[in-house]
Amino acid sequence: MAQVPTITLNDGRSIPQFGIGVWQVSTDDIVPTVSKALEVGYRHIDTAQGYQNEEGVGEAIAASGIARDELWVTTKLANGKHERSDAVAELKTSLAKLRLDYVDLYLIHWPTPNSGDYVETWRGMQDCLEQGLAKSIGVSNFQPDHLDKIISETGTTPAVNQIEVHPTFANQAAVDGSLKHGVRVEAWSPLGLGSDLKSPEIGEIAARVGKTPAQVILRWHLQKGYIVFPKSVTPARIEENFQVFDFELTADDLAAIDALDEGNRTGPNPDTFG
Ligand SMILES: NC(=O)C1=CN([C@@H]2O[C@H](COP(=O)(O)OP(=O)(O)OC[C@H]3O[C@@H](n4cnc5c(N)ncnc54)[C@H](OP(=O)(O)O)[C@@H]3O)[C@@H](O)[C@H]2O)C=CC1
Ligand SMILES: O=C(O)C(=O)[C@@H](O)[C@H](O)C(=O)CO
Repeated sequence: MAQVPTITLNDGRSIPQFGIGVWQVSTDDIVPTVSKALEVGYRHIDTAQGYQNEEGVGEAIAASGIARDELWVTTKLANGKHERSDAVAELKTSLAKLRLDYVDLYLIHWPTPNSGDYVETWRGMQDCLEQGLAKSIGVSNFQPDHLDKIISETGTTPAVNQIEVHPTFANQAAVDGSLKHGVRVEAWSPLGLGSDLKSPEIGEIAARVGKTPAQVILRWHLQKGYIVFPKSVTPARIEENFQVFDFELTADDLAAIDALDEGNRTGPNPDTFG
């Protein structure tokens, strides 16, 4: 089985750099999808309260028989649950669905800066950490000023910031605003929801290195140091996406893919969402 690289986070914990994301995986598909991924060798699963599939993730994990300490499970606190006391309460609900005693990583899903106080939410995440319900805590969709604010007001730095990043959307300001604090970047929609696979430049690199466009894009993420978890419900693609640890892109290939950035944000803007 391929060896997935790990990254040491700023809290000292080691996260598998590669996993599977399960946004938009339906109730019918979630157990077979996670089971297939675990069979292939994935050990990192990215879900959220909002994906409404935590029960299926828990069912697949329980059925796998894989030891808890070999798995990395991330879930996220829903928007609209941003009071400090919500974090522990909502995480307990997620843990029951996941059939787990703790998650490896708990994230504030969106800052929702216009409808709540994300600094108080962040204090609630610290409560989850202190109670042992989450081993690491982080944020998602935080812009540089959101990150600066929670760090300066609480003194606690998130382990990761999960943000939209793919070849046609470098999201460089948010990447730089995270890395300057030692916050690792998790790249969501790493394939641009599939749209970046059509790029002729990526197709050319794929043909030359004997890999698929998806594998080339995922390799670009890995070599840029991003933590990445493509979603697929298609068994052959779940296998294909995992075959990315046996080749390297050159510096020129990386630069050519970097040059595809055209500000193509596919999801909501964190400054105005929620
Ligand atoms: N924090 C946040 O706000 C967000 C977090 N995320 C996280 O990031 C994860 C990944 O992002 P996501 O938005 O799902 O999108 P991705 O960029 O991972 O793209 C998923 C799409 O690509 C297709 N696909 C996957 N692999 C291949 C392949 N090898 N060849 C061709 N097509 C392929 C899938 O099809 P099919 O399934 O039919 O095979 C699906 O349509 C999410 O599942 C979630 O965990 C995502 C969005 C926001
Ligand atoms: O998938 C997630 O984690 C999300 O937050 C998305 O549902 C997001 O709201 C979105 O629309 C991304 O395109």
